[in-house]
Amino acid sequence: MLAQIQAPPTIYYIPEFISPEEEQRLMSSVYAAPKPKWTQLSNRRLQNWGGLPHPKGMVAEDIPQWLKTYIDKIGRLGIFGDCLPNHVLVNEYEAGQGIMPHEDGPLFYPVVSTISLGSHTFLDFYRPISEDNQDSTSFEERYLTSVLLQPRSLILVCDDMYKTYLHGIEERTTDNVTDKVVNLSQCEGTSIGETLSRKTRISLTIRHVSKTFKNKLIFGKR
Ligand SMILES: O=C(O)CCC(=O)C(=O)O
Ligand SMILES: [Fe+2]
Repeated sequence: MLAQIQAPPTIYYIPEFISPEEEQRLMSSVYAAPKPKWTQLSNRRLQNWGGLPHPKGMVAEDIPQWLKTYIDKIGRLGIFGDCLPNHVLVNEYEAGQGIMPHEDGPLFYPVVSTISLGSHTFLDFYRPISEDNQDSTSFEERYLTSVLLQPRSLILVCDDMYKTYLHGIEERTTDNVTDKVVNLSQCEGTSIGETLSRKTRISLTIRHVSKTFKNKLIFGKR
């Protein structure tokens, strides 16, 4: 049912997961959030919905209906085992902004689902530093592959691609389409040799935080 792409296990890419109208509505809802909902970082801003993930557990907060619709839609894909997503991280990147290569780590069930709005980007994957080859440490050497995330698409990163490999977004305003883009066959109208200009992109990263608390009281007493 889901088209898996040619990369280490397992990445699924679904173009046009939402309609242009849904994309507009979601972007309007993100920008309608009260200003204090935004956390400004040096190279992007973000909103947490569902609570703040923490190693001791997340104090679960209600998620608004405009996001719940998509949590349910993704939940129905059956990729989160017995769980359902309970957290949405909204990231906003202006053209030229990105996120350093990282792992999402053990706070989450090892599946991440991301809807892209407003612009494409390249999500780049890197090998971890291996125990037997400590020399090869630069990200350039460890670079593996890129996935072109088109607006309105959904990407699912599971298994080793979640647990072992790192992912990041380079701070660039344009992206050159090369044969390193593994999902080109699913990106209609895009071909090798093209240069794509980034605009402001919003991503909805939808995950399951394993450890949660119902309210602040219980959390506060620990
Ligand atoms: O914006 C994205 O698509 C990736 C975000 C990400 O990797 C994260 O927030 O952990
Ligand atoms: Fe991440």
